[in-house]
Amino acid sequence: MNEKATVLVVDDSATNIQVLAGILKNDYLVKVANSGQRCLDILTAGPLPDLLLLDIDMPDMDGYEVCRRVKADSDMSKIPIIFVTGMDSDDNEEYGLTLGAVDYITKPIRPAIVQARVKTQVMLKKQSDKLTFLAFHDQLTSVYNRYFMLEVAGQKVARTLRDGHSLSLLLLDIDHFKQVNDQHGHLVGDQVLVAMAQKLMEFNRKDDLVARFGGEEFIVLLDFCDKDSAVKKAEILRQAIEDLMPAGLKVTVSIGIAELRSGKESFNDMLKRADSALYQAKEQGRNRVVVAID
Ligand SMILES: Nc1nc2c(ncn2[C@@H]2O[C@H](COP(=O)(O)OP(=O)(O)OP(=O)(O)O)[C@@H](O)[C@H]2O)c(=O)[nH]1
Repeated sequence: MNEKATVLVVDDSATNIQVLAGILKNDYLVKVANSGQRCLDILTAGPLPDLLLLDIDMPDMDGYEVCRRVKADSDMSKIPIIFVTGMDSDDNEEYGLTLGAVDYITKPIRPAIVQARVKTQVMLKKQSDKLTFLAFHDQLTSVYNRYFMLEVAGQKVARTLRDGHSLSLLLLDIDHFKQVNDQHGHLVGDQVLVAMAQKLMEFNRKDDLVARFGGEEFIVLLDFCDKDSAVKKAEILRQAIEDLMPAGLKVTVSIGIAELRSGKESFNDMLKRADSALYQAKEQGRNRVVVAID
């Protein structure tokens, strides 16, 4: 976790880039771009840097425009931007800050000032990343938490209904988990939950979401996946967990599946149907997959 933070320096002057990179290279991984467009290309290709040092007066696309585009992009908008510029009027600074920059440094460059201000912004960015991670992830298993799932699920449902593709939900519940805790203790129970979350993540595609929804209950939300494909995936997962033997124990899951109804259905309604299917899976003897009625 103590990896060096990445700072992207954007300036059309090779000399300025050299100076700034020289000031920062001992403490940060420094990347450089010699134009606004090149900066956007680097950001689009990823991974995103922790901080952008951005010149303003550049040909073709100035730093203000780069800042505007970065702040308008949902993935990039959280990158803090410090303008580093020869434009030293109050109006320029005011404008840069209203566009969303966190700081404004005027040239000529004073190394100690650049170092101090970069250090502050990188520290704030790291803290913010950590808090965001904690807010959206389950502390025990590190998969997404219920809060994040509910946030994202609403958006995915809206998009699915608009675009007409398919979206399916697997609700997985560990069978007789109370017995695991009662017979082997809570720590072993926790190990089982962690191993199970890891297994679910192994099968994760880019568009899928895995979340711990409650104590021993997980959700896998499968984007671009109809009911038939969801059943196949659920059966593979069910078998993989049966074979897993976390903490040396045989553990099984019951899985309820629902595919979003075309037309109009909320995430909650889909979840209710998956929950009824899960209930049936438990009733029918556990360690099985049941699909909700459409
Ligand atoms: N170790 C551990 N146990 C947890 C955690 N969260 C919930 N549990 C336990 O999960 C168990 C859930 O038990 P029940 O709801 O009775 O369900 P079950 O025993 O799995 O039975 P079925 O679902 O009917 O198969 C309880 O014993 C909870 O204490 C956790 O974070 N760690």
